[in-house]
Formats: sequence, structure tokens, C-alpha cells
Amino acid sequence: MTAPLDDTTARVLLVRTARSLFTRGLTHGSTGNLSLRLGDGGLLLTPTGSSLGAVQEADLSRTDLAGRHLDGLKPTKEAFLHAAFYRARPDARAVVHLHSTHAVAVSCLDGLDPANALPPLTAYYAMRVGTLPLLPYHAPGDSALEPLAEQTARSHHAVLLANHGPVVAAATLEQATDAIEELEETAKLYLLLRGHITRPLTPEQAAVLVPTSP
Ligand SMILES: O=C(CO)COP(=O)(O)O
Ligand SMILES: [Zn+2]
Repeated sequence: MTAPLDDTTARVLLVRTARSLFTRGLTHGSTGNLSLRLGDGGLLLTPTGSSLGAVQEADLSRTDLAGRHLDGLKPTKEAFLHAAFYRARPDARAVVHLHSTHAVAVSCLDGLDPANALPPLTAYYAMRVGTLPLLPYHAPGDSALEPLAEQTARSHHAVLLANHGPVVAAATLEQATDAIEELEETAKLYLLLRGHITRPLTPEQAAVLVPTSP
């Protein structure tokens, strides 16, 4: 396992990653939020209402593991969701939530399997994401979702919020970003392939490709 990040390193990494995601169009406007678990057990999060393309290191918020604000600007309204993932997954050190277009489009489809919203179309999807539970629609920031999110996160590092977008936890921010980008590309493939007879990986082919994130 990698060493916990100190506050300065964590701020630089969070801002650099936020900018990279925003400039590559993986979330827009003031949507999306990122967090890291710090060495002291607290969380460092992007502030609410900020563009991930413009967020500054000094703007970041700190909360405890219950999502309670400690210092910095007011945290993302999804702080409760990030905190639920960290409580459920002791090895997780990073959580990323985006409004990436294709994953959001899939989250709006009727008739999705709530146990697994996307099929394993490719090996990389099976390796980086695995299964993707669909959590029922709640308004952004509605902490009524917290108990179900925490329970689901115990067995899954990635979830799709209905009519909203993906949330992914991992041991590092690089791994969380890698997985959420794979999720977005697979959602795009899934939409491209709708109406075509498609052969996803078989359960046996997918089963040997164990997801690499905690
Ligand atoms: O994506 C978002 C809500 O789901 C953005 O909210 P925040 O600006 O509070 O982070
Ligand atoms: Zn959101």
C-alpha cells in the first residue's frame, strides 16, 4: 500500500487532477468533485460550487470521516458520499465523482439492471471497474443516500447514481481517475453499440480479470 499523502502533496495532486479532468471535458461547469484521505484520517475535498478547472490549492476543504467541515471553503455537497466510501473501504485513499457525458446518459436509461448497469464489453472495463451498481435517484447533496451508498461501497468501488453520474473510489487518485475514465469510455461504447448485436465478455472471461482497485 502507498504511504499516506501529506497535506501539501495532497493539495497539489488534487488540483492537478481536477484541472486535467475538467480540461479534457470529463465534467463541465461546476459539476464533479474529488477527495483524498489524508495521513491524519481526515479528508481533503474540492469546495462546493467550484469549477474543477479553476479550483485552487488554498480553496480545498477538510472534513472528518463523518463529512463534518473542519476548515477551508465549504466542502462539496457530496462530502457525505465521499465520507461513506472511505468508511466502507478502509484501503481507499481517493474518491472521484464526475458528470461525464456518456456515463450520465447511461444513468438516465430506463430498464437498467440495478445490480450492474453496464456489461463487461472489454477486458479493461472488467479490470478497472468490474460490476457497477445503480443507486436510485436522489437530488445532489441529499444525504438520504448515505446509508445505501455506504453499504454498497463495502462490496463495490464504483457506483452509478441514477440520472446523475459515476462515483469511484481507489487506493490512489491515479487509480480512481483511471477507473472512472474507463467507465466513461465503456458507457460511450455501450451507447454506440445500442441496436447492434453485441457480445460482451463471457462471465468466465470477466471473472479472471479481477478489478485492481480496493
Ligand atoms: O457534482 C456535483 C453535485 O453532485 C457538484 O456539487 P459540488 O459543487 O457541491 O461539488
Ligand atoms: Zn454530481
